[in-house]
Amino acid sequence: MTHIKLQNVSVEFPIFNSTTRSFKNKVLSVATGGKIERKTDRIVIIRGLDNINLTLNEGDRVGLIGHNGAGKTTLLRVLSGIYTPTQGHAIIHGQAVSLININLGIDPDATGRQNIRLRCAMMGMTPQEIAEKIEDICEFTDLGEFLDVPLRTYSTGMQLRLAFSASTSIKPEILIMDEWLSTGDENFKERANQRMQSLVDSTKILILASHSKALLAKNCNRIIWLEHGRIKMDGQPQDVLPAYFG
Ligand SMILES: Nc1ncnc2c1ncn2[C@@H]1O[C@H](COP(=O)(O)OP(=O)(O)OP(=O)(O)O)[C@@H](O)[C@H]1O
Repeated sequence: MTHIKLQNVSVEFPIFNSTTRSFKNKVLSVATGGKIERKTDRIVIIRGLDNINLTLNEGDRVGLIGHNGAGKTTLLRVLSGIYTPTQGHAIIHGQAVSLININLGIDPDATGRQNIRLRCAMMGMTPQEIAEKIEDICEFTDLGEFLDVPLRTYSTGMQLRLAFSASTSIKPEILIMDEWLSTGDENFKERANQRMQSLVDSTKILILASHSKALLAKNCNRIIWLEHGRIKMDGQPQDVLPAYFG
């Protein structure tokens, strides 16, 4: 059964050689940012996440909200396995795929087709799965003969089409996203949106960080509001969204 359990999870970033004495007070006086503690004269700790306890089950479509620096990206990275908590435990049962950085692992000297293979392998697909899907992915990009030339010859939009098509070709049990992925010219954007929606609808657990109320209201059945690395509110969209957005 797909599920996620975070127990007393904290993520700390030590900053060495910090010399600004008033740093802590300055930052804590605003809504943005994680918690800041001065450890010694020279070391300051920024707590991106501060003692998070959280259980996510199948069917949870979670929207993550919070001001800049509240800890959303840090939490997405813990859930993707990119960060290990500096305290506490993160138990993740299920295949998690993150669409946080879809360009990760892209090689400008490799062809489009080779890059699709690379990206798929990075997401955990087996060679057989890649062989089964590659033609569909190539077709979705609509890049034609460009698929057989090096990626460095692509325009930015063409690179994004390729990264998008490969990254959305897997149907994971846990889908982790930072805002909605949208790319390309009008025709591609329309197809891309449909593909994203079908991915989001088919995943067992969705975690979507966003600053868009409409997007969260449309796709989520649970909203978690982070502030200074802690959970300020966790509940139904109709309760949490108005409290946050006002
Ligand atoms: N690599 C890092 N080194 C030091 N501090 C970091 C690092 N990454 C994040 N932080 C700190 O952790 C806190 C949480 O940052 P995070 O990126 O998770 O916020 P966020 O909610 O995603 O913000 P935004 O909406 O601006 O993307 C911030 O105070 C930030 O300064």
